[in-house]
Amino acid sequence: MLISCNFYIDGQWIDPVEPGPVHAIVNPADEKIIGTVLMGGKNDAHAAVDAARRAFDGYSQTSLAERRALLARLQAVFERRYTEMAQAISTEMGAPCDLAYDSQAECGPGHIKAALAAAESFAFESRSGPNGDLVCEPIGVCALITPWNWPINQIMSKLAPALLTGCTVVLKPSEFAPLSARLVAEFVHEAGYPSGVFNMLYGDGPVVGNELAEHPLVDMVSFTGSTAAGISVAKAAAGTVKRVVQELGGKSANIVFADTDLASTIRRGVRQAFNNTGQSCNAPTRMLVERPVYEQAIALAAEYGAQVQVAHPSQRGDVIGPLAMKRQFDTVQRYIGLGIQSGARLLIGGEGKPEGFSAGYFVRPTIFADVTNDMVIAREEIFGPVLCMMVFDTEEVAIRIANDSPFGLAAYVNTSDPVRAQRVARRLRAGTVSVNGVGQDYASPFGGFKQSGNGREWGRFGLHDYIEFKCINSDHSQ
Ligand SMILES: NC(=O)c1ccc[n+]([C@@H]2O[C@H](COP(=O)([O-])OP(=O)(O)OC[C@H]3O[C@@H](n4cnc5c(N)ncnc54)[C@H](O)[C@@H]3O)[C@@H](O)[C@H]2O)c1
Repeated sequence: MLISCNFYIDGQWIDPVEPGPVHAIVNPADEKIIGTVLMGGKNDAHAAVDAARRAFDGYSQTSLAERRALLARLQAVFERRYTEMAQAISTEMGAPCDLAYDSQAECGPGHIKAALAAAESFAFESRSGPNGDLVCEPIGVCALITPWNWPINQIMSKLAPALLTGCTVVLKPSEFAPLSARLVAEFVHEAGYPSGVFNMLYGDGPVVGNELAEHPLVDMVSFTGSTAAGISVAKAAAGTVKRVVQELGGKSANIVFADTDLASTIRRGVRQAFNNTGQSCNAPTRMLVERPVYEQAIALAAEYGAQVQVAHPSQRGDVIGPLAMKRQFDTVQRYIGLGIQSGARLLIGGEGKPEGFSAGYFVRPTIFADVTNDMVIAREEIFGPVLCMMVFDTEEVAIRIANDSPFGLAAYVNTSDPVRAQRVARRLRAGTVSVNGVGQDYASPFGGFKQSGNGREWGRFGLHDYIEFKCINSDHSQ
């Protein structure tokens, strides 16, 4: 039976009042249609915003303790229905089942717990000066616009702090990840949130997303997606002077100094670039290697890259699945072709599908060596398993190449010299820097410099997005 996804507005499951084109849900592993998404229009966006607006007066006045209890209930529902969520993510965007279970779905409880922990020590009320009382108030109605690549990471890193601070929400998820978003709506309903606090509708970006960004009754937009769409959202929002938080694309550098443990560093770098089939905004897609170990690094990368197994998402273990959709498959093919034309040295992979795959959006994990930073494949976000390797001679040059990008989301540094690691990390224009493979925890800020965005989500940093600071000045001497 085909799945049908409709809207959750004002506590009810409803069909669009202004139906747009029906979007087919295609399983990226076999290209079969498994369901449909009903897409809305401007009037559906208005209905969702109106519901959120009506709910705001009451919900914003609830106590922090009440909101914490509700969010804890949402966590409990999520944990009880966790397997359903992992399966939905794997089906809609092709993440291998272990990745979907261990990492993708795990972001849900992960962000809820981080928001709850942050609220314990967050100063919602404090003194700002001799006469000033500083109070943190919910900003209002928030439009959350999210992509498909880590769908629950993006939804829950926004939704948990929004609900905790007393905001009401309209979620417009990507139509390419409708199943996980539908489950979020079911979880919120089951947790017992008052009607209108959370609303969800599907629709394309230029119509529904744009309407939410422009809407005068929306107080804030939190957007995650491509840089081009983020710019459109900011322009649409400018007329109403609402707050816009942008979490956008990346082309992150992974600097490999000659003194590192080369085998493990290269293995990790290749694996991270290919993780989630290369569809991660912070993937280390530009690997910069110091000249004395460059040829050795290339040989290791080719060896490890060839061992990466492409498989159907139902296969257990450390494998990579298909790309999420045909559009992404075509884009990646185009970039691989551009890489070959530009004269980069193709180490493994290339155009076409891997052997044994006729259906599904599977691609060949691809590594280019001798890439220069002016090549298109080094400058633009490909969003597939395509790694670019380049050589550098000095620390200064490595930093210059790493920073020579319109993006600044993440960076990676590998060296056995801790002083150099810190020195280089502090000069990289990126929102997060990983030293020798150390990963990020949910309490730490995630976001970008430059055209990778202007926000910092996760933990206590995420709470700030949804808060207005109000200063109440009165005579404190009496
Ligand atoms: N920085 C981060 O935290 C982060 C995390 C994940 C993904 N991303 C980025 O997201 C991109 C991949 O996701 P995608 O293909 O879904 O991105 P996308 O920009 O095509 O779409 C993202 C969302 O924005 C909506 N949208 C598109 N155009 C819009 C417009 N003009 N107005 C309003 N809404 C609009 C889409 O419908 C979707 O819901 C990559 O660039 C990736 O780097 C960034």
